[in-house]
Amino acid sequence: MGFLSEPKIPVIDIVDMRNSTSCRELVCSEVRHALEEYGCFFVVCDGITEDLNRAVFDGIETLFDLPMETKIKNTSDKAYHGYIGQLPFLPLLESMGIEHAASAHGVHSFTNIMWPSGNDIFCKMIQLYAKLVSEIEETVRKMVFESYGVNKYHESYNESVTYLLRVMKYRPPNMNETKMGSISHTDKTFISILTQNQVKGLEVKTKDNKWIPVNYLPSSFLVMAGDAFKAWSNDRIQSPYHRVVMEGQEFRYSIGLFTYHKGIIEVPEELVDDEHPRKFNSFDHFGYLDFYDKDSMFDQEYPHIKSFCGV
Ligand SMILES: O=C(O)CCC(=O)C(=O)O
Ligand SMILES: [Fe+2]
Repeated sequence: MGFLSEPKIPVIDIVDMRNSTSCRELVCSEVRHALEEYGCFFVVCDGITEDLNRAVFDGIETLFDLPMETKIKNTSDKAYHGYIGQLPFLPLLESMGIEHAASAHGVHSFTNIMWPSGNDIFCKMIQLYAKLVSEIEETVRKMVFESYGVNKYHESYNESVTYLLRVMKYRPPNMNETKMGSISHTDKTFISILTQNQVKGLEVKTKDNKWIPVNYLPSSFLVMAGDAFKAWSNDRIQSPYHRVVMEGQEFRYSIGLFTYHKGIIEVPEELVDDEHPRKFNSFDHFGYLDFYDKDSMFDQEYPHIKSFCGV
């Protein structure tokens, strides 16, 4: 019998901290610790009702039921921002991206391409959902900035943030087919906020290279740090490898709110000292995305961001 417990993704409740400074400090340090140790945690929050959640997943099913010639009209000049599907090495996955998802304009233009005669219900629902999830993202980001004592950069960061809402559909594998819905990768984002329908599949790799399943609590979100957050933190925060493995015969739907920074990301000077020498140079976030695309480094298990802007 051993005393070592299995690694477990932390669960953090951000609801109770609103009215108490000492409670807020504690929760901020929990968030920071979770991101440094695991690169992710489950966030428990209020604001997104079960009804809204269900309606959003129903809406996404309807979206993926559209004809292929419509879905491929979801294009973007940025890598991994538009329609992805029928990839020979990822046959189970289909995915679409809604750029500028927290703005009325972004969701409108996506909806009008998918439904030229309009779909007001989908449009309003996605806008509301993206706005609510972006509030969670902003809260978490602010907490981490506070915990590192660099809150003064939060406002200017906020002005440059842009949100991509990506929706994913994974079909069950046929016999003798790969079970990999998504191969092992780190996100190129600053922060990703993920959720799913009831069908499991996501796994995260721990610091000591163990794959652990992501078992969502009802209506919870997984907050995950991307490579840009890792670089910004001067390598304190992890951007964990993760993958999707499909078992069973059910379709899996998931949603990710992906945060990017328009422009240059700089490591705060407060996070560089004798104990923590500079590990990353300033870098252009979308430039990093282009670099990743050109070199198609998908599933290469080495630290991509270090080869892009590492010192
Ligand atoms: O489907 C999921 O739960 C995760 C998707 C993912 O890792 C991604 O889109 O980057
Ligand atoms: Fe990912």
